[in-house]
This record gives sequence, structure tokens and C-alpha cells, in this order.
Amino acid sequence: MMSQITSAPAPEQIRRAPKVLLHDHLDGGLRPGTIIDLAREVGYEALPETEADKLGIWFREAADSGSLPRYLETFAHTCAVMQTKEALFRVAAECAEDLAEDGVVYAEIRYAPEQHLERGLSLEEVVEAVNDGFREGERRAKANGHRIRVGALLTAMRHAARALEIAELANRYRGPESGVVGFDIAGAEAGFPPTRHLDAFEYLKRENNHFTIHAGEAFGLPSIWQALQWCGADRLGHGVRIIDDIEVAEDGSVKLGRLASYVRDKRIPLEMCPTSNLQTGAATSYAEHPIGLLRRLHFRATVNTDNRLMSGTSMTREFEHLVDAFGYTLDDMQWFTVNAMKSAFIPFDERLAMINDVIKPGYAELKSEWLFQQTASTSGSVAAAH
Ligand SMILES: O=c1[nH]cnc2c1ncn2[C@H]1C[C@H](O)[C@@H](CO)O1
Ligand SMILES: [Zn+2]
Repeated sequence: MMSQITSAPAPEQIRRAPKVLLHDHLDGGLRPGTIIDLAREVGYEALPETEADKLGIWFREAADSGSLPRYLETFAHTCAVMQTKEALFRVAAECAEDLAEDGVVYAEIRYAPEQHLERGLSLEEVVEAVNDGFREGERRAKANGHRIRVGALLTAMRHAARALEIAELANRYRGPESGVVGFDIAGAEAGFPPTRHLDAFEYLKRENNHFTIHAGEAFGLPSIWQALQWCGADRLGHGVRIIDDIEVAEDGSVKLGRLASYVRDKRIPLEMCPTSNLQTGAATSYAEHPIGLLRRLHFRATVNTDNRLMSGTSMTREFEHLVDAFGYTLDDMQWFTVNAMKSAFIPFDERLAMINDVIKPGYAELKSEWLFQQTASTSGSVAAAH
């Protein structure tokens, strides 16, 4: 039997470990250099910086406001340069390449097609350009010795009124050829409850389709309750505020309210995004991030990036922060990764194959390296003592 891995994985091991990403926005993950190139090509002159390094820093700082609406304002610049087929293709291809480079083996990437129509594209053209870009990125990753599969989630903006139309689009493009795997709603949460879009969710349920809902990020339990019990969400985007329904007494004993119990009992996946939560004020520090408690209580928690550009992050970095804050090991990383893979929107047999053929062997290899190093260093110290 494999012995327990006790030490913290090094950043390089974290990068090489197979990772699964369920919550990442396409328009929140552009390379700064690409934004500058695309702005030049389309004549967009409102960028706050024209050097890639400075632009990357600008996004991180502007998004670090402590408020979700202010965080969301920064997307005006990325969406502005994602209005042509070529731009969407490039951004999607680079997204898949960057994730593969970071050790992500499966990703569901979301974006709102309705935000990419300013220069005359149709919703269908947007979806097809992004899908083609993902396929290209998968090919480039393979050529570089990486393996990644990318699915798309189509998002509707919760302040707008196109959710049913976008849900229909997601349904039409669903399937292995195009790679659309589900639906989401995003945008400012306070004042825009998920029930505004009930028609879209009811439609998707009738179509046996999958959806996640951003809930419990900038607003609390009522938003999570609506997302699950009125709308029927398969997963929760963030869901951090579920912590409001959990009481931890001074002696460490824990009491779950009915909603928190439901979420845990039903194994509702929580797409947690620690760095993004610090920026929007949904959590105060990594060490106090609810993911620590939720992991201990065996909620189906997963680790995600949300917006790699605005949060200056990657899957490796998110795990590094959690390793620092909670002392997580490769076993914990594997637990989060298997949770995420179980919660993906692709068919069960394909999820199982990813777990058995990619994730478990990947972690087994890293753990055996770790054991080998431990043995080598122990026998080294024994030899030195003689
Ligand atoms: O964390 C988020 N909460 C709510 N909405 C978000 C978050 N991150 C990005 N968005 C919005 C801004 C994007 O333009 C949109 C589609 O990806 O989704
Ligand atoms: Zn999000």
C-alpha cells in the first residue's frame, strides 16, 4: 500500500500534477500581450496601458476593489477586443494552450456569447469561432507533449434578458462535435436573483441538459437556495456563502443548517475560486477561506481560477496558496481533482476514464517520485552517519 504523503508539494510538482478546471471565464483569461495585439488590430484605443506587463498589473489592481461590480468593470476591455472570429479563435486557442502548459487535463471554459456581437457576429458565429479555437489549442498542446480536453459553457448575463435564447444555443451546440457541455449565468449577483431566468433553467431541464449558476458569491444563502431549489442548478459557481449556514462551536463541533446539509448530502459541487473571492470581498484571506472548512467537512469542493488575468492566477498558483494556507498534500490535490472530474458535465464513462487513465496514474507517479526522494534522503543521511 502507498504510504501517506505528508509533505507539501513543491510548485513544480503542483504544476505537473493533473488538474481539472470547472470555473474559468474565457474573457477573464487573455494574455496581456494578446489584448494589446488585438486592440491594435481592431483600433480599440481605450486600453489603460499599452505595455503587456503593465497591462497585466493594471487588471489585477483594478479587479482588487473588494466589490464584484467593480471587478466586473474590467471586462469591458477584454470583451472590446473579442468581437471578431479571428480574435475569438486566437483567445480560445491560447486559453487551451496556457491551461495545458499549467498541467490542466480537463477544463470547462465559460463566456457569454451575447457580449461578442458588437461588430456584427451572430451568436452562432461566436460559438463556432470559440469551439474552433479550443480544438486548435488542444492540437497545439498535443504537439507540445501536453494533453488537454476543453469543453465550453455558454453563459447568459443575469442583468440582461437573453437567458432562454442562450440556453437554446447551448442546447443546439451540445455534444462531442462542438464541445459545448452546459450553461451558466454570471454578472452582478445582488439585485439579479437566478429566478429571473427560470424559463431558461426549466427549458434546460426539459432538454436533460446541464447548468451551473454563479451563486453565493456577492450575495448569501437566498441566492444559493434559489439556484438549487427553484432553478435546479447542477453545480454552484463559488457557493462560498454556504458557510453562513454552518456553525462551528468553540469546542470545534460543527452544526449544519438544512441548506448546507442538502448541499453536502446531495454532493452539490462547489466551484470555489479563492483568489477571486479575496478580490471581490467574498473572503478575507486564504487561511480563512471557507474552502478549508468545507474540505474538512467533505463537501464536494473544487478549486478553480475564475479569471486568470484579473486575478493574476493559474491552477498551479491557486493550489500553491492552498498548500501554504492549509498544508495540503498531493493527496488533498488529488481529492479536489477527482471531485472536479466527477462533477464535470461530460458523460459519466468519459469522466471515469479521465479519473482512471489520467488523474490517478498522474498522482501515483508524483507520489512514487516523492517516496523515492524520501528514501534517497533517508539512506543518504544513514550513509552520512556511518
Ligand atoms: O466571479 C464572477 N461572478 C460573476 N460574474 C463574473 C465573474 N467572473 C466573470 N464574470 C462575468 C464577467 C464576464 O464578462 C462574464 C462572462 O464570462 O462573466
Ligand atoms: Zn465566475
